[in-house]
Amino acid sequence: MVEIVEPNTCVRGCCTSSTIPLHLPPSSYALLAPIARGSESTVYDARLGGARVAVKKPVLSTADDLDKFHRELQLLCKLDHPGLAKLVAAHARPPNYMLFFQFYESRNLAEKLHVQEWNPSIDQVLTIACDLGKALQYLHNLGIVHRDVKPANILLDKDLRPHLADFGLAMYKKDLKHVSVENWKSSGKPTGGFHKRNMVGTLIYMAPEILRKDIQTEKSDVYSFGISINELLTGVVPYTDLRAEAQAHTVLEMSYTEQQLTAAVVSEGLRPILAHREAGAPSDLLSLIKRCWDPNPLHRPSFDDIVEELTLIMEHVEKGSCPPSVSPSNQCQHGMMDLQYFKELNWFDQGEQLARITNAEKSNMRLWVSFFNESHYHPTLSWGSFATCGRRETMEDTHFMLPQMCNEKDVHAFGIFDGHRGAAAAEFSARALPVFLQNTGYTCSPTDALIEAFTRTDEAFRDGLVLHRNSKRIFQKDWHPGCTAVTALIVRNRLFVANAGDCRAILSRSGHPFPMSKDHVASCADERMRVIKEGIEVKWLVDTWRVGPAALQVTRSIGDDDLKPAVTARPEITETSLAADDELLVMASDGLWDVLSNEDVISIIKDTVKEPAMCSKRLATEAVERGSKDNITVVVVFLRPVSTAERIY
Ligand SMILES: Nc1ncnc2c1ncn2[C@@H]1O[C@H](COP(=O)(O)OP(=O)(O)OP(=O)(O)O)[C@@H](O)[C@H]1O
Ligand SMILES: [Mn+2]
Ligand SMILES: [Mn+2]
Repeated sequence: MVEIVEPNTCVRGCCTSSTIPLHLPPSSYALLAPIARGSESTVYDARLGGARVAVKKPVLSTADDLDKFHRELQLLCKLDHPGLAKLVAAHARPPNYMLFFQFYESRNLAEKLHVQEWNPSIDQVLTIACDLGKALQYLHNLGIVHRDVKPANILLDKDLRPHLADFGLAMYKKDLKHVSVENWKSSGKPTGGFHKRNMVGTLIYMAPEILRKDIQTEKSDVYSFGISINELLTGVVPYTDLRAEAQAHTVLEMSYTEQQLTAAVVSEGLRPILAHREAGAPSDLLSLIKRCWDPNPLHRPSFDDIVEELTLIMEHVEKGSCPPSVSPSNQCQHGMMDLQYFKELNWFDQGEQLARITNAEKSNMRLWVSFFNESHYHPTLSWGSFATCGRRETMEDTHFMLPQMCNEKDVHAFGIFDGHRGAAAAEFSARALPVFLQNTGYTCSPTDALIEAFTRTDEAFRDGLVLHRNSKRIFQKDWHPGCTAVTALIVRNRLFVANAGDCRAILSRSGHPFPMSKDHVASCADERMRVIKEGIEVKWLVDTWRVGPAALQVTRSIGDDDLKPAVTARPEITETSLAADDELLVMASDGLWDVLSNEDVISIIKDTVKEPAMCSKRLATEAVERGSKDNITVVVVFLRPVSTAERIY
């Protein structure tokens, strides 16, 4: 565009380049109108040798500002990537200091979203995310951290491809440890007065470790990337439900002071509202965003992982979009619709499919009843359940109730599953385990059938994971979902409870709690020893004993591929004969038992209307009120006839 005149350096000689002219004759360029007044510079629409460019002219009021200009220029001279705003020239000699960039026609992403109210298709979102991811991957591989990733610094060209701009805060990772946040803020960030208004707007992209004034790493860029991509998907300014920027910022400023927002993000884990699945966002993209804004920088993926995952997601969206067989009325109107055909893995269905009923047609066979003689005592059952997400964002508990299983009037089964590291294992097990139980029930004793049902469910689930990982329907690395499980089986007057993990079942016998299971947690010495003996480390972490690198608290579970065989799915079985003094059975996930003792549970039911679903709900509600932070699932089974009018035994 413009000739390079040697020596091609800045006035100090610290910036050099073989391709970018670093000083320009005044006649070669013309600044036209200012297009943006940033906090630290003015950006002009300009011409350079006839071409349209954007000129960034920094405000230079101190020696520090000058140092900063030279640092930014040095860095820019080294960068060359299609996802980064391209420096085409600079003038780095007094009295003029200017950076000349290629001009990007379609404004920055913040304006595009909040001024033009642009609605990108999922394809466009994925393309931008992927291009941006690659640009950041390039920077991180050079050891550079951007430190100011946000939609206002993402420029769009005429094809709406993104170009990351504004290296005003970028630094080499190796120099980061020496920067305190105090320096960081004064290195050009607005701190008060006129700029106060923009401060919260900048805070919303900052990772908790920065807000906490802790060490920052390249993973802080990952956090900002996650917040920005979610903003792109939802179209709303983070922490508001508003699209238009001016309005949104007023709301933001009114809802939060700088301190309040900082405290909420750091201590309460506040995050923007995640984009909706219904809006067509693939769940894998949502889960990626959530991992990007994980409070722990170590749990956030690297840009190598992010780019790999985004590429796979894009391939799936492409493959899944608009198969020729769909009827014209279902044809996609615009990109957002494409994802109706993006088939998600449904783990409930997977459980059903992988545990097919094998003996269904053998109608002459009976489930277990032949194991037991007609007894003189017959429990009379009524049952109900209640499940709540509680204070958690997602529900990872599931349960099943199969009274009069296979039309046997004296055979009943109930189960609760409490998922961790995702809901997949719990969803799978709720469908698969009852089928395996039934399949083995025709030939094995209740105890053996329960053990088989647990271990086969576990194997089928882990096989399923491997299968889907190989066929690339799952691309999350190191994802090992699991669940704890408790199942009660009643055959005539015999009660069997199988348990693996920290769900719990108790009987109310003569008005007192009678435990039917033992919690399998690492704080139990026997369990801890067993796990260690089978080769998995158990460590005291923060407040309790935890298993393996995953830091699980439970020592038995379905799934948890990475901790097998030590964290076994083999249940412990407790059995008893029911008699007239057995009033009821309560089963629940640990969200209930965390805050209520066995005695509490029995006494709460004693003064609740004797209706099992209402008792379940009352228990869960009480647990939430007492501060349980977990998902809570409760199943209550009355074992004697009760009238709902009966309030006290
Ligand atoms: N190459 C370009 N083409 C088109 N517009 C640009 C270009 N570079 C910058 N802009 C516009 O100018 C704005 C400010 O640019 P930049 O972020 O580099 O400046 P800044 O002073 O560091 O701003 P900040 O307040 O974010 O620190 C951008 O958001 C964009 O709207
Ligand atoms: Mn900027
Ligand atoms: Mn800046």
